[in-house]
Amino acid sequence: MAYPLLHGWSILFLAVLYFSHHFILLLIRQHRTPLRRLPSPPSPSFFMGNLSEMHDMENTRLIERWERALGRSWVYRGFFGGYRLITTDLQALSHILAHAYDYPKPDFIKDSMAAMAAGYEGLIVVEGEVHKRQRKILTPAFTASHIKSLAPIFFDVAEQLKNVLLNLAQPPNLVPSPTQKREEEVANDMHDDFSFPNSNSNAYSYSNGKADGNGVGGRGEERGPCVDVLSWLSRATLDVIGLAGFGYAFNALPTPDTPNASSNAHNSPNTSDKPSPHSSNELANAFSVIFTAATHFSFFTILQVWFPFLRRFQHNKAVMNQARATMQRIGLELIEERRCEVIAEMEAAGSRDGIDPDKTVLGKDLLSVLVRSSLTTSASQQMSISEIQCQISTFLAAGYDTTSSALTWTLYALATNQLAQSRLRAALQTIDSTTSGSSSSTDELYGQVMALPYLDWVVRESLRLHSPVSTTMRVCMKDTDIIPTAETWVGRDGVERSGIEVRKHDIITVPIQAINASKRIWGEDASVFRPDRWEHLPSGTNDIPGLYSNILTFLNGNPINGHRACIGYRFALAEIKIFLYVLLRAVEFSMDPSLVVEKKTSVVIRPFIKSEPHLGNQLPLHIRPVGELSSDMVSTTMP
Ligand code: HEM
Repeated sequence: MAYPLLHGWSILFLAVLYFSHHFILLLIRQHRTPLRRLPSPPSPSFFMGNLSEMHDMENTRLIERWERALGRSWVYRGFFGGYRLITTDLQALSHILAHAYDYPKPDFIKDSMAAMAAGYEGLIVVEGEVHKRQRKILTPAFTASHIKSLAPIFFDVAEQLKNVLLNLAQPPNLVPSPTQKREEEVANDMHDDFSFPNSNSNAYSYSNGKADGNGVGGRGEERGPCVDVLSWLSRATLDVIGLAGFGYAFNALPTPDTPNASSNAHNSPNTSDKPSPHSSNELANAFSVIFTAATHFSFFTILQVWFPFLRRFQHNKAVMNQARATMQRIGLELIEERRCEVIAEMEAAGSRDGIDPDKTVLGKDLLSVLVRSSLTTSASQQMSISEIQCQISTFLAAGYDTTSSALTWTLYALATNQLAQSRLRAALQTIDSTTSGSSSSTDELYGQVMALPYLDWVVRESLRLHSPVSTTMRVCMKDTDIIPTAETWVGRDGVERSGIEVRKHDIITVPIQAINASKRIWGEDASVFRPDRWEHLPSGTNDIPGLYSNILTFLNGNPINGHRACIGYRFALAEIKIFLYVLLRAVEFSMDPSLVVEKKTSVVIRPFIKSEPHLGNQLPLHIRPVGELSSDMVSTTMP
């Protein structure tokens, strides 16, 4: 009888031993790191270090204040007083980002990305030679010509969203009050099996014209009804990535002629040209379960960072396993369907490897590129089926949330800067939209939209000021390294240095948004949305090691050892520009100036209303069909 008791004590003893061993090693490593020589801000808590204040840094200009007080490189404290490097020194950042395989993402970030759907074989997680091979295989799906071939999908979904918004901009009696709608949503959420990924609310609209008691929607009838554009854009961008990436119709947006445009997505009919054999919401639902659980943050999440063993224990394991199984099954079905099509095409062409990806119809979407790689005879071009499955979930996760965040913030910037919005609309109206529907006319329209200078400035400025990913993390995996700095700095030991010494396992935060909006680099008005700045940029911006447009939004531009910048940036730019083109020509957006919008980080940056944190992420904008906004409604509010 004593045996089970003894067994229990042994397990407890082993657990204590494991945790103590890890904890002591951590404390020793932290105590020895050369990072301790760097200046640091006061740490409010031994256990949490500066992490709590960092959680809200997008709203408090924390990095800017720290840089002013401490110089361009400093350490903040993580869990149990751990040292973590932050640098705004552009030479140091160039070094770290260019040597991506020496400075990968820390394991706890990779684990959470893998859990968030990417799996351990997804491009965003793998390292070294595997990453190099996968990146080489996937790159053809993201060339300028391939993205151009996806334009009809971007235009179609944007049109669908435009119709939904125009439908919502109908007389007020069609629009439920916020309280009424919210109650319905809560009831629906409790009964539905589909909770929309990444949005705490389904689309709703506030009653216009009357103050509703929350300070929202009561700005007079002239502004038009108020809708949560974040929720609608999330649906639209999910539809885009499903169709453009994998030929999968999520049907998250209702069709233009759905009587009540704010109905839940799962009630809407299938609208794709090529109906999907799968239930439209099955994959969305599975994805939502996994994504939501992976972004769930708790005390246990903190412990998992330090004790890798605990990462095996998952919140809601059974539900997660079922969701994973659904994703795997649908992924396999999609792969199998496309495999048959690709094989038929190869047989018709009489070749296994000889199909020119730019010429084939099947070569134009991501899944075809992936499937062809599983069929090729060349080892360097091959991907296994499980790798392909991981890419499907990786691209779903990486491709829709980021773009919906970017579009939401762009509409916010334009709704709070009516002059820029009017100017952009006027520029967009110069484009001749009378396409005959032929592919050559869509190509021409695409070319005009992509080349429009003011649209380009607006998009650059929005991606600069509202980067959807505000920070990322890296860990040094070389035994030791000296990170060169453009500016010398004086350590806590009084010694002046021109490089930062780091050791294996030292963690680094890359402050993407802080660099994008640094007054030192961009000038005093760096935090203002001013598209005109792109006419003449300050020379210092040339030193920013960004892939695109002197900003760090898509990360690095000059890889020396590993290319980890965003592979989908052309996809995102095309989608954003086409959506703006379609939406702004038809709809005017404005915002209740009494509302204060703040940023919330949960993988990507999303807006919420400061006075309504209980309503979660949202961006309530007033919408009207173009031409109905009277001139006295035009303000020049700056964010
Ligand atoms: C505005 C939209 C987007 C932004 C701001 C963005 C930003 C980023 C950033 C910052 C990274 C680097 C993350 C890190 O290493 O820490 C990244 C990587 C990645 N992005 Fe994007 N992204 C966007 C859109 C997309 C789209 C549309 C796709 C796919 C269709 C995509 C696919 C990926 C993938 C697969 C990676 C991993 C690349 C690698 O590690 O080699 N992204 N993205």
